[in-house]
Amino acid sequence: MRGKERLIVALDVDDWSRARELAGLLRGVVGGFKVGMRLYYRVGPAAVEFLRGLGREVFADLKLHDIPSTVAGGVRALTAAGASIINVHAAGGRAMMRAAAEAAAAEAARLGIPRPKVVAVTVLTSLDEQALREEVGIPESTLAVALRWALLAKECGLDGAVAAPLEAAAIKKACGPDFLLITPGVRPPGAPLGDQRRVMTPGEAVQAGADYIVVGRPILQAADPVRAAEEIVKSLGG
Ligand SMILES: O=C(O)c1cc(=O)[nH]c(=O)n1[C@@H]1O[C@H](COP(=O)(O)O)[C@@H](O)[C@H]1O
Repeated sequence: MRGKERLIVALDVDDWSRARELAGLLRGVVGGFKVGMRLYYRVGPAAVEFLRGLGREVFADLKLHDIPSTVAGGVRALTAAGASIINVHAAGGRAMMRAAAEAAAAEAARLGIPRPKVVAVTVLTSLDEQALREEVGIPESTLAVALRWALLAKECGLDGAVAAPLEAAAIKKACGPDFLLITPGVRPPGAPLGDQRRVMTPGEAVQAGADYIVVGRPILQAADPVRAAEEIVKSLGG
């Protein structure tokens, strides 16, 4: 995969016309767009449908986490809207992840469209070891938990995982080269971390095994978002 195809821009803005403007400017520079709760809760499936029309990857990042039948219904809706990647929380467990994988396959087959990839969110990149232990109540290291959840996702038939780049090498090694790895928590050298805690640069993330990197604020808040995206792509080898 070329560097350009690896970059997914998180369209974390409130304004739909700004999101469309950014997508139009960036469509030739990046591999895809991510619609998260910030935009989806305002615009709905129309956001996914519009971005799909640009011919790039569309990552519907709604981090589904509920009982299996409810998650299956959410996955069917996002599949019908045209998402090419959908995420669910690994913490929802085995039955929930299996239901998500089955729902994506069944709905895509019913509609005669390509099956979206379903990936598991592991340990949020905004958590550090201390928060995981003391606030969330999980006593293992972030690496151990991310690895355990990625392996569970694979066992449940999911296509990949979302994890911090710091965990990428271990997950790729354990889950194999075909297990898709998406890493947010990516910052170009010197960029503010914001609320991210477990971060690496774009080059380091890809070096560690990330198939896709997700970048939001370093591009969205740049004076020139196209230039910022181009710089990241350049750092990945073009
Ligand atoms: O699932 C995600 O995309 C996700 C998982 C995670 O652990 N951390 C994480 O930051 N994200 C998303 O990735 C994006 C990162 O944005 P920036 O921190 O602005 O680059 C945001 O849209 C987050 O919602």
